[in-house]
Amino acid sequence: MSIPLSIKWNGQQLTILDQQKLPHLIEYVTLETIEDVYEAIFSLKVRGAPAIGITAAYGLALGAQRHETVSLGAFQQYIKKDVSYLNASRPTAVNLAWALNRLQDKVSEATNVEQAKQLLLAEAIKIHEEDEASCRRIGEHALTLLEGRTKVMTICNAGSIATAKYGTALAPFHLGSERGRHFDVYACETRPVYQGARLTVWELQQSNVDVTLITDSMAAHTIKAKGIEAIIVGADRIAANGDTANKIGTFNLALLAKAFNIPFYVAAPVSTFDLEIEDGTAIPIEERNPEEITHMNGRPIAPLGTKVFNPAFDVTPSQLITAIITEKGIITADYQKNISRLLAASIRKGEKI
Ligand SMILES: CSC[C@@H](O)[C@@H](O)C(=O)COP(=O)(O)O
Repeated sequence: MSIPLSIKWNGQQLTILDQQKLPHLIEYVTLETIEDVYEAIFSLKVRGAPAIGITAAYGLALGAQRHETVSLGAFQQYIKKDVSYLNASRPTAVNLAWALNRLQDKVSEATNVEQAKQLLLAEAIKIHEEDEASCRRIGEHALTLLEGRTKVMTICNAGSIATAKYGTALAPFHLGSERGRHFDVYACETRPVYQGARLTVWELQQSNVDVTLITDSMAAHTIKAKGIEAIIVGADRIAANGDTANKIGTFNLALLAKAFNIPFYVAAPVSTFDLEIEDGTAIPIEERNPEEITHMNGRPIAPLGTKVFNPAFDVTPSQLITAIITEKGIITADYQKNISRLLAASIRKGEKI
């Protein structure tokens, strides 16, 4: 039993765990082209904000290898086009644009095309390695916040397979398991794509974490009946005022946490902050195929032609968030002030935000 990984780079090839096939099949697929990478992100073979960013970074670097020009100007134009192509694969997780921008900035440091190609790949690897270290630190911080609490609820999969390793919301459970600390995790199934049932339950089982599956509509009853002591979730984009977009159903859990007077934690690396967005109203929310709701295993469960609203994410207002756990430290209200303070301190140290 060990912590599963979803993205592997062996120096030449990018392989990802096909998360659409979990938990029945553990299958790694090789992504060779930028189109392969776009498709893998779009179809949720690879998903979760940090994992999308890392995979897109490798995708841009792989795509760059095939641009045959010696003109740096022409190469930069190709990269610009590739960046907007990959950016369109999914709209909500800002880690995608963040990673691609980081790579694009590298091209401007190059003096020739060959060097630019090398810099792109090196930056993708760096982002991958940094994310693992960030998630580990998030896990350490989360463990301190969860001191004395064992019964914790989560939604979606903000785990190892949604990142380079460890995850964000699930990091304290993996680290806890390594250290013999017991958690009793309640995973919401996370309709309509079932990241909770298919991915979180599987992932935590791989790590020997005690996990219990519930349907999303059982959350309130479970908090009461089982004495849930905290809720911890991941994030896809956090606005400057702390409003947080995460998997649909997260907002419900935040409201429940308030009603039951238990802490509601958001765990995310600083690459998930979008300071260009003042508050949650400006966060783009992905709407997905209606068949995710009207069909199950390809068979209709609603009358044909049923009108559907299928947002993949919701936005939790920062007033409902007890703390945001990052690799740089734990942020509490006043979020506006404390987020910009934390990020400004990192920028001053020369870190890439
Ligand atoms: C560490 S992953 C954080 C979030 O990306 C996660 O909670 C989430 O909402 C993922 O949604 P998904 O649609 O599966 O990509």
